[in-house]
Amino acid sequence: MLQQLQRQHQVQILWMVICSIGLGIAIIWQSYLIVSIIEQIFLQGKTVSAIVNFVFLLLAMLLLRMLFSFINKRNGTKMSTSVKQKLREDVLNHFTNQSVSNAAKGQSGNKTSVFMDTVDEIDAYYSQYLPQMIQSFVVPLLILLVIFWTHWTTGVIILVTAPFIPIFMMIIGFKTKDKSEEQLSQMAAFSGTFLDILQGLPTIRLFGKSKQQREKISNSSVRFRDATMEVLRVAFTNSLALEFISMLSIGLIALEVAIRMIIFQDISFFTGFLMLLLAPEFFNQLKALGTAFHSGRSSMGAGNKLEAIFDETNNEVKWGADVLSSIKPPRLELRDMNFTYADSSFQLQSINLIINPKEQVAIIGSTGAGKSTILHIIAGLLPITEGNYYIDKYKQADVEEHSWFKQLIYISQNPYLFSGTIAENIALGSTKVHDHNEIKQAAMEAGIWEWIEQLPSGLDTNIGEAGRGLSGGEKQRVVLARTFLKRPNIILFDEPTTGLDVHTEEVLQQSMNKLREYATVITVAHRIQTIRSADKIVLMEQGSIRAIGTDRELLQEDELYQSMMKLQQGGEV
Ligand SMILES: Nc1ncnc2c1ncn2[C@@H]1O[C@H](COP(=O)(O)OP(=O)(O)OP(=O)(O)O)[C@@H](O)[C@H]1O
Repeated sequence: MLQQLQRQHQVQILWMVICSIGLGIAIIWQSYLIVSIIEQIFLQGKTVSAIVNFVFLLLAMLLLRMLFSFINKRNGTKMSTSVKQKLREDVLNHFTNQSVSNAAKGQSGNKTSVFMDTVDEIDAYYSQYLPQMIQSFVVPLLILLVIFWTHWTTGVIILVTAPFIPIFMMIIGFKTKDKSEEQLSQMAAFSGTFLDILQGLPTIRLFGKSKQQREKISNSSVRFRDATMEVLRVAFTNSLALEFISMLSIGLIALEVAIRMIIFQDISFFTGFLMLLLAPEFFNQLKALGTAFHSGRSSMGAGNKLEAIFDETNNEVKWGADVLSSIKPPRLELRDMNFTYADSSFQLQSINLIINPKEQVAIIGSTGAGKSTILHIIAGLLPITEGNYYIDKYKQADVEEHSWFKQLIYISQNPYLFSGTIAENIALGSTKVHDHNEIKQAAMEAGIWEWIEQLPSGLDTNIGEAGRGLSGGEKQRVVLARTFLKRPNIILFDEPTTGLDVHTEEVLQQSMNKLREYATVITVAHRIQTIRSADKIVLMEQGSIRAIGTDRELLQEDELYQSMMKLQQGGEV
């Protein structure tokens, strides 16, 4: 995957090659000038003024060396920034396109860790590994050419000893990749456990499980620490071995040069000294590659992890290009529809259901009958497995997503409120910009204006993440205000199963009555009034529709309905 992304940045790579050639030439010139200056001053006894040109040239070479290194690094950083941005967009799209059933799976902390840490781990591949790879290929090659040209025996020693470095790097590299994959998994597991426990803190306290959870966090953090230490251990062994090999090679070269200069006296001081300066430069590049290689392998581990995430089937709902009219609510029809969850034996079977514009539909049935599942399918949050779902004359998969969600609101049993002001939360569902007066009007219609007025900052009162600090009834009423502001054509409502207080119940009822005037309302109903007043009652049983009709029809025709009504007379279903 990393190589694929790399191919999209050919220009930067070309620049890296050009800079590396420049860098190689600067390094060779630098060594040549240092040797020349020393030879002229110490062996030929020239004055400083005679070599001043050489000194300036040497400074220029040093500057050029720095410049080329800088450009190489900057190119790498630029490339890594753009790749990380693209990957984060892809990860975000992947997570946001998941169907509700997939989105609910896995830990939020784990996902955050993938989004932040795993993508960050990719950085080193482009900012260090790739520029260094190119540099460590081009520069040593140029140096080796000069060495062979000047004194071939040093070249032969290098050719014999240098291959040990890449061989060793490869052995270490494979180990690093596995270890870093392990480290990332541990980090993700640690983040996941931590956030999970944090979110469920009240439940944990209530059940007196604080100590066990503390141990769970501690164990998870110890596993992460151990995995990190393993990666570091491999990294340190790596640098030690590289240092050792290059030291040994340079030692051999120095020995050979010394023997040739002192005993055989068949090479000049200039040649010998140049070899002693160029050989370390050669090995420095390979050593730098060793460190970059280690980081690169870690990035590859992260790349594999991301690839595995992208390969996960998203089971997402597909949308098309047909734009729905929003003038009146669309007619909805499920025709011979089947649905299966990927990892559950539960199935919705042969569902045939027509919902006409502005119809009031109540979906009822025992726990686990499939009421919420069918509501999610109608909402376009779960993809149907077989059959068809028509929205007006269009198949759902051909409808343009925005034009559908624009006219829909889904009030779940436990609505999510975001961190922000009450006004922001009320305006959330709407596509238009609303002023405070419109928001106030919606809040009045939802029956929460009195409650908002007595808050310290009114509509501008901040409410916490996940709507912390609000009761269930208050949250539902904020969402009702959202509905009044948005004026959707279709309202999907998962009626609360828990008893609300009399006042909230009344407000909810009045608000729903107002909303019914202009919208189709499909309710997973538990309250007897909602069921009785519905135009169409859909009675579900074990994933199938058992009966459809009005209260009067079902009372006459369906035994289950009769017994349910008898049992719950005046109460909840
Ligand atoms: N995301 C999911 N993945 C797998 N199975 C699921 C998922 N959501 C629900 N189910 C299963 O599908 C079945 C129907 O669930 P559903 O929530 O639709 O029932 P329900 O009639 O709304 O129940 P209740 O009245 O208790 O809310 C259940 O057996 C449930 O375990």
